Amino acid sequence: MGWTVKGIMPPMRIPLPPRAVAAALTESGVLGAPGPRHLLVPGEDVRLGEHRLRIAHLDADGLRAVPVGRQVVAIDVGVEAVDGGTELTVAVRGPKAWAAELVDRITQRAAVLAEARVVVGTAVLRDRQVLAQQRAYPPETAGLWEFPGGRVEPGESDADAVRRECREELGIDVLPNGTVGPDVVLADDLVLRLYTAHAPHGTPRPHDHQALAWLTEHTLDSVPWLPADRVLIPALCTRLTQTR
Ligand SMILES: Nc1nc2c([nH]c(=O)n2[C@H]2C[C@H](O)[C@@H](COP(=O)(O)OP(=O)(O)OP(=O)(O)O)O2)c(=O)[nH]1
Repeated sequence: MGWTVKGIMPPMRIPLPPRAVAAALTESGVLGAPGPRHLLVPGEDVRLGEHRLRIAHLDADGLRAVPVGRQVVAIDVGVEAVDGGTELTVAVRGPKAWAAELVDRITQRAAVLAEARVVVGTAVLRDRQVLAQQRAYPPETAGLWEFPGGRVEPGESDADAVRRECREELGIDVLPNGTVGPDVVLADDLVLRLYTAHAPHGTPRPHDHQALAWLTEHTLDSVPWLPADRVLIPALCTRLTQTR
């Protein structure tokens, strides 16, 4: 097998939104992992044939996968917003063809994801805590935790969907003020986008959910999250540590 000591592709500009490019990086298939697609979770390992890598970083600015044990393979993908699209930087240590194949898979998947519908999630922040809610249905996901939110309706902005869903689900008015992490793929044509928001007034009450909990950076990992949310927990944890 041919190996590159380090295959660094020259940075390239692609006419696709950085959010779609980062979303493509949340799926194992884009790295070339065989078998059914699954989501890449920071801190967890992914198998690429006989190689095993740990996801060291996965955020809106790219992905870093580092060697596990005696493995020598590594992948580093940078995603940066530029006029008219994205600047993509790819560096790999591994079989020679990897870098070019990786670029092809990222651009093909990102082109599809650029058209995806969006589910907004809302990380309501208060006193260095974030609000989570426990699903009551359907049976497959009952008991798992998620963020207030839902599908953005046609013609609606993300921010309007965040405000509407928080009023419907929690009975509170929120002020969305940023995003956390990459868009996470939920289905071929659907992504989860997590917003942060403040809720200066009111007490949230669960309307369709079993329970609500305010979680801190220390307890964020203590509840069983929906699979897509697990991708975002490390980025949210970092955000909580930075919030005053
Ligand atoms: N609101 C919300 N939905 C999430 C999160 N994580 C995650 O995978 N999802 C999924 C669950 C749902 O399949 C979908 C949200 O769609 P929806 O607004 O129509 O919610 P729903 O509970 O009625 O689900 P569905 O009947 O449409 O499947 O996104 C999250 O943190 N918040």
